[in-house]
Amino acid sequence: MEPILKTEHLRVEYPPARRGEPPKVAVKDLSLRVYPGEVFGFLGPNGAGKTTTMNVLLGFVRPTGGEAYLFGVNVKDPIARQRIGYLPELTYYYRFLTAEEILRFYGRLFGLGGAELDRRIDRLLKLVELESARHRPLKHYSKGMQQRVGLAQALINDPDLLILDEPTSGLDPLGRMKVREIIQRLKNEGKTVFFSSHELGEVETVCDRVAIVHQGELKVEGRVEDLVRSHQANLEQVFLRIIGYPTSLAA
Ligand SMILES: Nc1ncnc2c1ncn2[C@@H]1O[C@H](COP(=O)(O)OP(=O)(O)OP(=O)(O)O)[C@@H](O)[C@H]1O
Repeated sequence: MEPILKTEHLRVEYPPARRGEPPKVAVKDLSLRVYPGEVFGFLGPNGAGKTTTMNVLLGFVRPTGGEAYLFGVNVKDPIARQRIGYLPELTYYYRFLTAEEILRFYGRLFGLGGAELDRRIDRLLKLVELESARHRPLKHYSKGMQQRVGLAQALINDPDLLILDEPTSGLDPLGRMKVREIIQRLKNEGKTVFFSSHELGEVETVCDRVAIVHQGELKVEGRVEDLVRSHQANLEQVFLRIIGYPTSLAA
């Protein structure tokens, strides 16, 4: 099976903040494969290079070396992003708009309109459990509700691949559970989900496979159940060991 998302020896260097300093190497020789229908967790401590990698896939950052592909198309070509949905780590929606208005706005950007757009908005508001709040402006939404509007927005073009940057960040346990359930429902619909997260308990329940990156380098990639079994530990303990935290403390 062909991967839906692939990076080959990806490298990203950022220019130095000051003259004379070396460039910041954010991603080093990163080769990843994500296959259709997978829920894939992209893990790593703060500053590991996760957002940078996503930004390459999204065309926001040019790689210094290596290549990245979506649906077999090099990300240099915008066509590669035609069938993706993206939720950034921080969303900046107009706070005076309602959830319905936000979705209508993004739907129109994708050339949608009429009954088809109405149908998608209804379906998405139901999926993210915001039907009853659809006419309220976002400024009255909780963080969890705002995050769910973001998920609905990422789905308005009915993408096959979702790229989500820390979709559960800052949410309470109920908010996290709701996002997890949405990811599970998307998987059941046949979507592929590639997301970064620091919530390893959640990742363990929802992901098929994970990659752990540290200081820009891929440390491990595999099925969650295989990692947990081979390390005889939960995913959080596996993570801590892989990034070099003393095993005795992680156990
Ligand atoms: N525009 C930039 N210019 C210079 N350095 C950057 C830039 N963006 C990120 N970096 C650096 O690159 C490294 C990787 O950052 P990145 O944001 O990709 O990590 P991350 O894994 O997403 O972290 P987090 O979990 O905190 O979101 C960090 O050391 C960061 O300081």
